[in-house]
Amino acid sequence: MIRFEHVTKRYPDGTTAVEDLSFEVAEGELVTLVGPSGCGKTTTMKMVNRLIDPTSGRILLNGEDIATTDPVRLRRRIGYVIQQVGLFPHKTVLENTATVPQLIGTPKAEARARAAELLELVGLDPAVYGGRYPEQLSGGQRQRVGVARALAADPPVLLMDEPFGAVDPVVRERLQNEFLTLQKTVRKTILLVTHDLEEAIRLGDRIAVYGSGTIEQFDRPAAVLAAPATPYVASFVGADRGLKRLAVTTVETADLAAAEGKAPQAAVELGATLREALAALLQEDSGRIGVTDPDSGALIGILTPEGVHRALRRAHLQEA
Ligand SMILES: Nc1ncnc2c1ncn2[C@@H]1O[C@H](COP(=O)(O)OP(=O)(O)OP(=O)(O)O)[C@@H](O)[C@H]1O
Repeated sequence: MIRFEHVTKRYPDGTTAVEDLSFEVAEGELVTLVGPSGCGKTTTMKMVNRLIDPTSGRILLNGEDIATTDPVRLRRRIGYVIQQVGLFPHKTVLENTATVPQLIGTPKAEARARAAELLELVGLDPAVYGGRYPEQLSGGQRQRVGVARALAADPPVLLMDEPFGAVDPVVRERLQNEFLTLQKTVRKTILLVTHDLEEAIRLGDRIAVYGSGTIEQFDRPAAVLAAPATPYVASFVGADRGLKRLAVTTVETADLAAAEGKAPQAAVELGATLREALAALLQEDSGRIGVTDPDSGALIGILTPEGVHRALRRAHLQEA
């Protein structure tokens, strides 16, 4: 869906923001870009909707080189959500949400009906909030309007730059949860920038860990946590609670797939920590291990990296 091929961006003052980036985001996938300030995340994202053009390399959207696509047409297919939200202060919540459909010629009544639907979808009752102005909303509510507005034109792709950065940690976690639920329904292809590893792990189907201008590792969250590709990633990940969570989260029945076909060689007991389970998984070329009943030793189910991912998400929700 989105493909970066050897993309480099040098700013006129000589700063190399990103160097030789190559990666791909599949349709319906949510990829988080995570790394410290100044590592090139925002530059990466802004090249997708041509707010910034690369110095060299190509970016393809659905196989089409975006350098040859008219930026205005391109941006209609790409929703953009930024930290400061950027709502129009003199427009109501409903008008803000209906902005893009109206711009592209959707009749007003239809655009407003769609906007009301989207507000509902992000958890804001249009009858209560539709007529308010942005300053009459909390930070979290504004953020949701920003998401609703980005979805209004039903773009296949969403770019989100620190979308939950401006709200306090409690609201932030709630928004993240709502957003994951929403994504299950809308299944957009999403690039989401964050400097917060927790957020990256929690939201991403895969995460791209940035060093300085390059991606050090691009993989599923559980894989990055279990096997950091470079010392830099190890220190970035290690500085976080994520790894520690592996040691305190246990494998539960809900994390398992049905035990069909040939039983895997390696197994752990139900109730083992994720760290133990990952250690076993890494020994298994098949990428699956058995989980057994601690009393009878009977095989209960199969654990895959996706199961570990689910367990991590669950652990995070329980901590919240
Ligand atoms: N217009 C510009 N001119 C020159 N250098 C720039 C410009 N915009 C960004 N940079 C530099 O490019 C590098 C990458 O910036 P970018 O904004 O992509 O980083 P980031 O990872 O998104 O950081 P943050 O998390 O702080 O937003 C930084 O060193 C930054 O100073």
